[in-house]
Amino acid sequence: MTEHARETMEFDVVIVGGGPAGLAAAIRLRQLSPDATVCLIEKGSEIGAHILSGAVIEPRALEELLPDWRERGAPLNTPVTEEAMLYLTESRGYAVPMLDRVMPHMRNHGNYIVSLGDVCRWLAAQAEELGVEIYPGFAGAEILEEDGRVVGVATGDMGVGRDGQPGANYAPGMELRARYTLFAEGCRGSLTKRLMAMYNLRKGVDPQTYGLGIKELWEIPKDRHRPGLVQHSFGWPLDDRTYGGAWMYHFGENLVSYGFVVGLDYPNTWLSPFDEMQRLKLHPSFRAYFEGGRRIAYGARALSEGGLQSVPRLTFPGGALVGDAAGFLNVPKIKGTHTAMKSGMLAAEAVAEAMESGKAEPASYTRRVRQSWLWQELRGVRNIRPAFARFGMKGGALYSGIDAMLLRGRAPWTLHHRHADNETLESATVSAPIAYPKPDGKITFDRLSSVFLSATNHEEDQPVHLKVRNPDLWKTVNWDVFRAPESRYCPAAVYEAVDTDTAPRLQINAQNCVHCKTCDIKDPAQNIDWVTPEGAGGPNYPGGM
Ligand SMILES: Cc1cc2nc3c(=O)[nH]c(=O)nc-3n(C[C@H](O)[C@H](O)[C@H](O)COP(=O)(O)OP(=O)(O)OC[C@H]3O[C@@H](n4cnc5c(N)ncnc54)[C@H](O)[C@@H]3O)c2cc1C
Ligand code: SF4
Repeated sequence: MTEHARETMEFDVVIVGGGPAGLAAAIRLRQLSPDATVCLIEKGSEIGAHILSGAVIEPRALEELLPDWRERGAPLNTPVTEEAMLYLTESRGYAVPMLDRVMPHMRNHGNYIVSLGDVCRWLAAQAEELGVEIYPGFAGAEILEEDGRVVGVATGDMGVGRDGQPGANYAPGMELRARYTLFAEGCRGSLTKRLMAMYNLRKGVDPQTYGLGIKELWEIPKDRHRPGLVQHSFGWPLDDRTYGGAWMYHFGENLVSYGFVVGLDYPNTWLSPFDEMQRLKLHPSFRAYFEGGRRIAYGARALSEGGLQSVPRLTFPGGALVGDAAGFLNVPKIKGTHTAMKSGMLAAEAVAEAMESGKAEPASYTRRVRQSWLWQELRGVRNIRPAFARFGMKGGALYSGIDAMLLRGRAPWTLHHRHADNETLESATVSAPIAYPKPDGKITFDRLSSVFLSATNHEEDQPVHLKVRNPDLWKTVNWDVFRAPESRYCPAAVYEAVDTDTAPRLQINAQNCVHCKTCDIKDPAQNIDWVTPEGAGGPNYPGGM
């Protein structure tokens, strides 16, 4: 395909990813440097199409970015009014007393229950009003580098057939060249992963650890809807060695955001995060809300859980990492929107300064982050997630209570993440099998009917975007040792082990992929590489999601 020359566009700043981090960076840049040309690309068919979040958000960063957000009609319409944290046994739920004191990070007073997709659509409108050029449907597929400096990205080619050859509708990707490029791809960004290797950005920091969040949007009967209610739970159905829990947020017109997060350092190869999420809906503390309700949408996305210890070097010549791409999520709070936005704003400030002084690397970003409330916030909770990995769920909960009430986040030690998530799986013979109930089609569902509700769509005639580097390794590691864990952790039925009685092989239904990135993270041999499919492919999460 080299005979097709790529067109080039030049900007001062290119931003890859239209989530809260990228959009906040774009807005701040134009606020600071109204003459700077700023371009933002998004792989989803529109801004918000790939955004998946709980989402209870803290408005702190938004207040700083656009203090008149209320007058501008930001879609933050349901303030949190009630909250509960439940510890679940198989048949009962016990409310954690003195939540404010035992788990102060779970305090949601002053926060809002939103659709983060809708918030991003609104942020995009603000950015466009300020002159940011936004191109949805374009995936950043290649990093452009010259003389050791990132000089932009190239978008992916369109119209390439499954065989890798240009088809009738072939259009080469575009080179978007820039003085500075900000990578705001969210958790486990595909270009971010390459940048980490190119500039050795992870040197000296802990491995990043992740969770997988699976979400459903429900419309429930009016008499059971409690607008402003935020309910979290931990305990059943996960065992003590598996980090995770559920959320349920009531907002809007009889809408409920329900979801479940499982730490991807789970050891049991038979565990299926999707089925855990389904069966929890049958628990007495949740079930009544769903009865008579209607499931509207479904999706899944990984989240970064490593916290402060896992934050990589943030800058390199020609650019920086922002938001979840850098791992700024506050895990005990399960919130990363405000920190993503803040990091985008700080990166924008550093880029504006570098543009003025002509420096190649916006290095002051690191200092700005370290001097900001974002760093202080992550510092205060840095030991909580590793404590769960080290002491189990009950021990971790106890540690986190002590950390909050006695140490107040100021422990003189730092607990570390010892393993990457792909290293923690135990073999099929050691792991205890788990029997999941069959879906009832009313409250619980199977994977395929769920993926249907994510409105996922990929052009079928294109190269598979899930690259299995060494197919033999799949057989000897994934099948022989772990019995195809990808067929259980993938929430979208992309991976199937077929011909298992004769010559087991992996079938990949790539068109189902909801871009959660779990396979890229959890594959035991790190043999699966998630790369961007054609732009606009993937889920199309609706408004409200
Ligand atoms: C299940 C779940 C529940 C959560 N709940 C909450 C919550 O209640 N409150 C809260 O504050 N936070 C929550 N979070 C975290 C929050 O959603 C993230 O911290 C936040 O969205 C991070 O913003 P971001 O802009 O860095 O990344 P993202 O929101 O992930 O946005 C990245 C964007 O970049 C695009 N992109 C990626 N790669 C490319 C590419 N190569 N080319 C073009 N575009 C690309 C993606 O399509 C996406 O639109 C939750 C996260 C999950 C997964
Ligand atoms: S194929 Fe990978 S990225 Fe896609 S939905 Fe499945 S686990 Fe997620």
